[in-house]
Amino acid sequence: MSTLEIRFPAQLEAFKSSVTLSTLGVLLVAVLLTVGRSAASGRRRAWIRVGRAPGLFGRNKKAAVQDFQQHGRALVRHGYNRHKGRNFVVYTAEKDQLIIAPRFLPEIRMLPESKISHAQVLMDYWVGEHIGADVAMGGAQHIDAVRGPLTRSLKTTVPMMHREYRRTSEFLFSQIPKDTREMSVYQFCYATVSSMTSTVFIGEELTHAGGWGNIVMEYFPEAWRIRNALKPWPYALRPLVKPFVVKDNKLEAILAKAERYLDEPIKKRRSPDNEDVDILKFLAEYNESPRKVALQVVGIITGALNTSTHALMEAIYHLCAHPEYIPEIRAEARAALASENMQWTYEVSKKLHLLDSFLKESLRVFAPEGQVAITRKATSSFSLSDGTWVPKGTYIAVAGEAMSRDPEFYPDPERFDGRRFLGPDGLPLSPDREFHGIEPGNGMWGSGRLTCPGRHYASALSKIIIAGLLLKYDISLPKGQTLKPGTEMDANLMPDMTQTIVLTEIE
Ligand code: HEM
Repeated sequence: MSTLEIRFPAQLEAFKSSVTLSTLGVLLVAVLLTVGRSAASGRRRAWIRVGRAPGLFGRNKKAAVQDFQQHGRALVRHGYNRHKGRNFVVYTAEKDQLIIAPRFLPEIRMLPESKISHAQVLMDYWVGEHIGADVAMGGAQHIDAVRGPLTRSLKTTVPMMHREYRRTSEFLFSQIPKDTREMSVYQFCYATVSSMTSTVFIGEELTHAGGWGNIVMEYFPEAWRIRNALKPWPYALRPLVKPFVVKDNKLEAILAKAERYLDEPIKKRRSPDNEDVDILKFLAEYNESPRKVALQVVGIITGALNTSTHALMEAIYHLCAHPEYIPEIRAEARAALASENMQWTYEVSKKLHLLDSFLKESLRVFAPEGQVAITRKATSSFSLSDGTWVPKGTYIAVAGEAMSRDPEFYPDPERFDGRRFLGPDGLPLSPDREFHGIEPGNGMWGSGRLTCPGRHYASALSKIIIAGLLLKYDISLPKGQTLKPGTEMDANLMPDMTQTIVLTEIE
């Protein structure tokens, strides 16, 4: 008999057996969990991997991240072409991303929030709780505002957008140095999109009152700075480290300024006899706090601004690379304007078919959502029809850029063809071949339930800006310059922000 057994009194014996039993219980649960987890990871292992794996406990994570940062576009393209029609996983700048083949898109496009979420991807990516995104996205009023009133009212707002374009562009053109005639493409696109979008969101009077443009301009860089400082930290530690890693945080001051700016106008729009017709009125009527309304307005304008500015910059670069389109796009705009008594109406935008196709081709070739588009997070586990197991928490996407270069969707895909989406009669081949349309292979506006609601607005806006520029000037790159490629950032692509163009007034 061992000394241990002699020493145990009766109660301790009972305790010992209960300890043994609970230990066994814990062990059993652990075994079951391990078996369950390894079964799940077995299923996960069944995924085809492209590029480096982060390894057990993330020991190869750094190399995997570097690999993606340096070769991300090529990696995803390679995976898409090599495993055509199959799903594969790639380690992106921070996580495993399951890239699903286009044939599975119909299976996920309408899944509800309880299955897949885009909002959660944005919250994760943007450390949303620290930049006000949690408040702005608590409810879908801002998305409804874009999908509903903004899109529906284009007939009435297009003349106002055009007025605002004239106002902003005339100012910018007056600043161009007489000797070089050079203008920054980024500044031109940013300033026109910003003022035109502000006008439809908060009205002409408020946009021109002074100070609003600065609020919009200050929000994004500060939110991005905070995001970059906090992103490397685990979720739970972010509130603790924030005062130390985010020096001189100006976000609260910017948001307070936005709130003060919109406070009275919100009250005014809530009064029963108010006749304003802007988006602020639509948002004000939900009776949310002025802070939330301010965040929604600033958030949507910021989102609309970045996407549209980048798409327009690329369109201008493509015009410089393919100047043969300029006279035809100009002639089309002149004819459309003449048919509407030289007034820029919504009907004018609808008649610009060549410009429409050119803009769409430019967006296809640019593929701003670079490697991955239509990003989602699985909010519960499910399987795709080929048996691919998608556990809860999986990040899902499609290979946006690879799809846009797939000859199955776009014949001769490497060729820039400004008329790609037009038939021999010069009209769009089909409604989904219009700029705002989503034809098979197009991931640039997203997919399904969460498709970009701003694409009709983006179409009207882009046409006013590009046609407006070409009706006044011939454009070209400064002598001896060639276009520089864009910059890859995480999974996205940014156009070259430094390029200027030379403006030559047309007779
Ligand atoms: C060329 C310009 C634009 C591009 C390429 C673009 C692209 C996109 C993409 C890819 C998405 C995600 C869709 C998905 O994942 O399924 C999206 C969402 C969204 N876009 Fe745009 N967008 C543009 C302009 C705009 C504009 C001008 C506005 C507003 C006026 C806007 C408002 C939104 C909103 C509110 C969402 C979120 C939709 C939701 O979560 O349900 N976008 N956009």
